[in-house]
Amino acid sequence: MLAVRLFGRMPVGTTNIKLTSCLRLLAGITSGGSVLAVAWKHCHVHASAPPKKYSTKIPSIMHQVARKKVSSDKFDWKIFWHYLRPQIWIIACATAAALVVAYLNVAIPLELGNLINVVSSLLTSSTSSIDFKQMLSKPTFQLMKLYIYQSIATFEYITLLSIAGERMAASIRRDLFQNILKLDMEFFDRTKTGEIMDRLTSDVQEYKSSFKLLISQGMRASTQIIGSAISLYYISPTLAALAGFVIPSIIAGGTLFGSLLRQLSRQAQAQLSVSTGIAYEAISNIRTTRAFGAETKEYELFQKEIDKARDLNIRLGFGIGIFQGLNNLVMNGIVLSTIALGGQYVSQQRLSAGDLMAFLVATQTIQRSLTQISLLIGQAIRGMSAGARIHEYQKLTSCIPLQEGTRIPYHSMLGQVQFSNVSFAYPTRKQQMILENFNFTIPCSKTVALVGPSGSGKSTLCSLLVRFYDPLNGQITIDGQDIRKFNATWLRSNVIGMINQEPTLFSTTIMENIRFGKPNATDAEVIEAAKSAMAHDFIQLFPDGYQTVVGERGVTVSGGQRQRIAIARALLKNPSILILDEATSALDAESEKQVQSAINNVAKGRTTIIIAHRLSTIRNADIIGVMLHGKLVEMGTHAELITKKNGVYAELMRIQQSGIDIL
Ligand SMILES: Nc1ncnc2c1ncn2[C@@H]1O[C@H](COP(=O)(O)OP(=O)(O)OP(=O)(O)O)[C@@H](O)[C@H]1O
Repeated sequence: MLAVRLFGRMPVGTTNIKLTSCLRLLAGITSGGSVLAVAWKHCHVHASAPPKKYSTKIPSIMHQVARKKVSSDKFDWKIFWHYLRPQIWIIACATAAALVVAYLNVAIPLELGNLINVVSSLLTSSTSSIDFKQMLSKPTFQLMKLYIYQSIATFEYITLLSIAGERMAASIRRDLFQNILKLDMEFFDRTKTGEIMDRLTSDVQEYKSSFKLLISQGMRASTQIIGSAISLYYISPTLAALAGFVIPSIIAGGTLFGSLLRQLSRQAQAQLSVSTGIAYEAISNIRTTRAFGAETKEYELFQKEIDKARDLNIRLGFGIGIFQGLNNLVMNGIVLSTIALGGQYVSQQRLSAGDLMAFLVATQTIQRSLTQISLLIGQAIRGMSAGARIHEYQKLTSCIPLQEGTRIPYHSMLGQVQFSNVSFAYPTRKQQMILENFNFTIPCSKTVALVGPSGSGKSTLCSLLVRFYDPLNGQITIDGQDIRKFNATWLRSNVIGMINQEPTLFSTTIMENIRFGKPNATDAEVIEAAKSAMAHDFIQLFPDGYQTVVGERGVTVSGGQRQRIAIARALLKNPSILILDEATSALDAESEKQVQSAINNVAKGRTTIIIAHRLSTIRNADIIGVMLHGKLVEMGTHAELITKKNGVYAELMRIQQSGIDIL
């Protein structure tokens, strides 16, 4: 209204008044609707997105190459439908609301045109101020109604889409995580952790965003294009034909330029990820960095990469600057040309001022919608590729099912283990046989130590016993029953307890870490297990006792303490078979002594397999098995084996006695 009054004071003719008022109104409308606004937003999103992974020094570039290889043709519509179906009504309502918004976006300019027509006709006629208000009130009220409907429908479709999208994303993440947890060890041997995390996080995010954008912006933009094109045609077929030629050409140019900028943005992002990867490695391995005095080297490495990222980002900013400048020029040029041409039509009474106004707004709507669609095509491809990557993991199945097979009352198990003619090669290295026709019997309730040079297959035996892998041939039995008959989860959580050389603790309290072995254990049971593992005394000395939080991967407790917590954790389930895989090899003499007494304590009365690197660990073993190249070459008690002066065991002892710890 203020703008119209201002025009009214200007000493120009009617036509001029109409044109200038249109221009003024448009100044507000065009400022937010440029091609660049969308392109810039897109670039910006890329440039500021958090780095995806850090697992290697050049992870992101390599990773992006790998990611591109997964094409959208593996997108599984059945899986998509599975997640879409529960949300279908919400999505239908959201779609309807988005279409209403699109319709209103087309209708509003026309109504705005009517209002301008009324205003301009009032300005040229001698109407009283009461009539003036009355004549204006109808189109104003009508327009207000449309604005209100538009905002309600906008709120509705955004909220509904967000509900549907988030529900779908949460279900996908939940199912994906569940499926990943069930997969065979082979999958984890083959796949980088960073890649798995990417599927769970950024791929689901991309998938969800694309889906939401396609429904909201895609539907809206296409409807707006059709609706606005019809409006243009009705307002002026000649001007419409001209716009139909000019606008798509400009959008095509803008899209090309935009894609160059996006490419640059991706490079800058990849470069930033490289530098972040360096920082991540240095910080996550700060002890190694510090121990080697490598701070300066890491800093220089980081600086070099960050400088490259800076240069790329400056180039990107330069490109965006040119783009924005050109874009403003072109867009304003279009407005100006339309007004110039339209103005002539208005002066020839072939077009009203309101129609010209409506025409300009509809043109802007088409521009914006076409730009959105050109970006959405890229987004759809990215979304489908992300979907294909997710579906790929969702369709993976495991050869060793977690929950099939029998469960028997585990306290009735004696724990006699037998390997009969077992042959095995790791799935990722099929050509290298680790075990061939391997035979070994471990009597129940005895402590058996496995020794042998590094790589002889000791840990592999344990991995087979807990069914991380199944043998290629032969069988492994517990109390005479093939372990493949048993429910794998039951076997691992009840029958066999395993403690690794470097056991992982979770960053929670000691109480919860021990309880991990038996989730329903009482506090008293946890404390009992800790006492048996000789962990109770040191835990009690901590100010927070069992409530002490051990930090990420248990870094706030010593190696020996970590081992004893892990032993308590394994012990809590009271397993019939206990496996200690080099449980003391990483410890100093004092810690080793403490852990060793804990082991001796817990080994009593159950089958215990100790993979040993130190003689002190195995002296008390009932049987010592000596492994060489995947074969059991000697077996007996310590006393028996040392009598074989030329045996492998004797050789290993000589190495040990010469000061090298590892047998
Ligand atoms: N996940 C795996 N995928 C492929 N090969 C593997 C895998 N784990 C181990 N190997 C290979 O299997 C062989 C036996 O390894 P294993 O860990 O059983 O030996 P080990 O006797 O326990 O050695 P160490 O005493 O050094 O721990 C080695 O050649 C090793 O490289």
